[in-house]
Amino acid sequence: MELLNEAERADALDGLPDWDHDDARDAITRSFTFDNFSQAFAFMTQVALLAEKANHHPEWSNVWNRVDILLTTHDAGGLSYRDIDMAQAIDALVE
Ligand SMILES: C[C@H](O)[C@H](O)[C@H]1CNC2=NC(N)=NC(=O)C2=N1
Repeated sequence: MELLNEAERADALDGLPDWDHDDARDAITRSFTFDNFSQAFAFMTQVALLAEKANHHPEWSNVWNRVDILLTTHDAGGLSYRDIDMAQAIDALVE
């Protein structure tokens, strides 16, 4: 998968209003807050299974009920459609 160009990136981000673009990393980020740690970890478990299925893994951190996710394609050195597809799949878990 190759890097998104400017137009592709702008278009993809339009479809992901809850995600921010990290210019320095050419990545997308979103924070999730849950009622408690168990809910947060259950979400992380679901994301982990998606990541394994897609062979596309997040850079993420968890503090109690909060999960911060960053998506970028290491093999491409920036944003690819693998990140966009993963973000859409993650959004579907909480929508
Ligand atoms: C060898 C393995 O298939 C690759 O390293 C996969 C694993 N998961 C990955 N995850 C992400 N975010 N980017 C990658 O380029 C990537 N590559």
